[in-house]
Amino acid sequence: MPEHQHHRTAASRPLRLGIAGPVGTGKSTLIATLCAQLADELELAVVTNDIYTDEDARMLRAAGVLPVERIRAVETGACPHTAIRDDVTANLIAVEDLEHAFAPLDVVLVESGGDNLTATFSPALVDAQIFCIDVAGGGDVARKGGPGIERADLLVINKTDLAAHVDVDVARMIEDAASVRSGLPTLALSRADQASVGDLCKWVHHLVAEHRSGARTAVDPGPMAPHVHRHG
Ligand SMILES: Nc1nc2c(ncn2[C@@H]2O[C@H](COP(=O)(O)OP(=O)(O)OP(=O)(O)O)[C@@H](O)[C@H]2O)c(=O)[nH]1
Repeated sequence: MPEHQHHRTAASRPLRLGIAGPVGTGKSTLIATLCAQLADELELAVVTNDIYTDEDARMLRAAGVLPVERIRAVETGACPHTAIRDDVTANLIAVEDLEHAFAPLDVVLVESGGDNLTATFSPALVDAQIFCIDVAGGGDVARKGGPGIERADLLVINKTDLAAHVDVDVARMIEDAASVRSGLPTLALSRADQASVGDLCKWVHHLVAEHRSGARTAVDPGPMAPHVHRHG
């Protein structure tokens, strides 16, 4: 698919929201948090992607944040980007099954398997995407760029409660992100910081409203872009 191809989304179906990012940055926890906060306000369902297991789906079911049948696992059997970008068939089937079984849904959340910094969702699968990094991955991750960091609809810098323990300056990470994101939003998040969770929920509500109005256009963050690292 050509880089940065734009797709008009169909408002007649639920918003499909992808969450990608490196291994262990808190994608499942972010989804559990969103479900816990929003399940009374929005009709939700979740598709998880794991390479060999259904562990993330089991974790979410155990968290009790949604009826278990609203959480489906796709076992990708290959690198996560294969199933969220190259051939999205298995994920699309899971999303459409949920949309059919629990109609009318408001949002289907799709969690990518943990990958490196380069994996992003195809706009053929999701209408919008969050890219999730965390402070524990190092304070310089945000300025390293890449398609998710630079062009995801929302960049989450997660686990800010750990920043002091890993010597990371969150404000600096946000500035670094802003310098590569051309005005797109960045959110410093921690499950322990209710205000940040509230901001995340507000962003999702805004996105749902935009999707319903038909005003939203899915933007492909594109494959790994040529980029430079700033030093010193
Ligand atoms: N301190 C802290 N830990 C968090 C936060 N969010 C998630 N974690 C922890 O980070 C670890 C990884 O979280 P997950 O939600 O499983 O991360 P993931 O990105 O889904 O992991 P994979 O699916 O393996 O890629 C777990 O031990 C979580 O409890 C947070 O806001 N603060």
